[in-house]
Formats: sequence, structure tokens, C-alpha cells
Amino acid sequence: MLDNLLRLSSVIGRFAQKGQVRILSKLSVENSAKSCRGKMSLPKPNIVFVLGAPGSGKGTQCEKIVKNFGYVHLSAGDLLREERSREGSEYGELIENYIRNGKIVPVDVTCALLENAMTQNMKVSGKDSFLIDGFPRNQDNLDGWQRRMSEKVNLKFVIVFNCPEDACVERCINRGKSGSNRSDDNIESLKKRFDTFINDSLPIINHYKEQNLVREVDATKNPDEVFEDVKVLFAD
Ligand SMILES: Nc1ncnc2c1ncn2[C@@H]1O[C@H](COP(=O)(O)OP(=O)(O)O)[C@@H](O)[C@H]1O
Ligand SMILES: Nc1ccn([C@@H]2O[C@H](COP(=O)(O)OP(=O)(O)O)[C@@H](O)[C@H]2O)c(=O)n1
Repeated sequence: MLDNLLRLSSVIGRFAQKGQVRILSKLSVENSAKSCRGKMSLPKPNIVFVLGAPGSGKGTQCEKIVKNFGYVHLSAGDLLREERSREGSEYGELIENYIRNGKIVPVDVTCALLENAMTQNMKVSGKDSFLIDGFPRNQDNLDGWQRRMSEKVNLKFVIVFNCPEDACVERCINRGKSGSNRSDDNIESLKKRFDTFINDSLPIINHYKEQNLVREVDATKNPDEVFEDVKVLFAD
């Protein structure tokens, strides 16, 4: 499986409506590894992990942080959905199965997509500050990141958006109704996504709490009010 994963190609997309250039790049992980070796001249990227339950507003707040603080937003979920939809992807079916069942895709896939996206963004835009949204989400994600990436980046802090399950579920259902086209914005998948959040993601948040890296934000207020609290974290 690892050999296959190492041949993983990724499509790296960023969206013009988020004030960013769209970069499409088919890049094998082997190439990415080479480019990483050759990227000694690239700066060590600054990373902020963005965590919180499904529907807590991670993507919404990341968009605001991008506009106000010049970060690049990399959503693990978006990268996985793009790879799933990429013509010829070996991992489309695997990713779809994990997403529909609210399970966490094996880290080699996700980490390769994130590493490629960071490297490409640094080369093309010169930006070196990244919001990594929805990662690390379980122990496998955390272990893979520590193994492969932790020495190559500066982890600044971890934002956690707190919002009760019923509000999050309502937001995701509404997101589905307004055309998110996501195969997991339905009650059945949401139940599984919340089980995964509680059983697998909360321990990762606790791990970062023990390291004093967690900055918690009340995500129950409206998006602009939430952003007032988020801003403070990026002020210095
Ligand atoms: N503070 C908020 N109050 C109400 N609705 C929100 C808030 N933040 C986001 N939403 C809406 O809830 C849904 C989920 O938000 P999103 O940012 O996609 O969450 P996540 O990335 O955590 O899954 C979206 O439809 C979004 O417009
Ligand atoms: N690190 C990650 C992030 C997302 N995912 C998958 O992508 C799905 C959607 O994640 P997302 O971050 O886009 O959305 P939310 O669940 O936060 O709303 C998750 O339920 C997982 O199936 C993953 O496998 N690994």
C-alpha cells in the first residue's frame, strides 16, 4: 500500500474566490520528495492547525483569516475531495468510502497532499504561513505528521472551535441543503463523523492542550463575532 501511496498524485487547488490563485499541479510524491530535498532555500513554513467538530465553522473562519492575515488555507478535507475527484486517481474510491463513513483517511495520503500543497504554494506565491484545517484528526494523522513533517515546519498554535453537536449538525444539514454537494452532509454520515470527532479527534486536541498550544474559541456566535475572537490570536 505504501508503494502505491508514494505514487500518489495530487491536484492542488486554491480558489480565486478566496482571493487566491488557482494552482493545478499534478505532482507525484516522489517528485515532491525530491523537491523537498532541493528546497533547502525555501523557508520553514509557519503552521497553524485548525480543529473543531464538523460544522463548527473552521472553513468559514479560515477564509476570514486568509483575507485579513495573508495565510494560505489548506483544508485536508478539500484536498482529499479534490484527489477523490481527480481523473485517474488510484485513491478516489478509498477516499470516498472513508468520507462517507466519517472515518479518517490513512495519513500517508493526507500528509502527501498537504506537503505537496505547501511546497507548491511556497514556490509559486512565496507565502510561507499556512492554516491547516481539519488535520491532525486522529492518532494516525498525528504520528504520520510527526514522522514526516514536524521537523520541517514551525507549529505556532492550534485553534479549536467549540460548538455543541446539535448546532454543528444543523449547520451541516443546512450546508447540504444549500448545495454543498458533499456526500457526508447527511444525518447518517454526520452521526459517524461525530463519533469519530469524539473518539479520535478530542484526544489529539488534548495532546496539544498538554503542550499549551491550544487556543479555544467559542464558535456558537455569528461568524463575524467569532472572528473578533480569532483576530486576537493573529494580532502579534
Ligand atoms: N458562526 C456560525 N454561525 C452560523 N453558521 C455558521 C457559522 N460558521 C459557519 N457557519 C455555517 O455552517 C456551515 C459549516 O461551516 P464550515 O465553515 O463549512 O464548517 P467546518 O469547516 O468546520 O465544517 C456552513 O454552511 C457555514 O456557512
Ligand atoms: N485529516 C482529515 C480530514 C478530513 N478527512 C475526511 O474528510 C471528511 C470531511 O472533513 P472536512 O474537514 O472537510 O469537514 P468537516 O467534517 O470538518 O465538516 C472527514 O469526515 C474525513 O472523512 C480525513 O480523512 N482526514
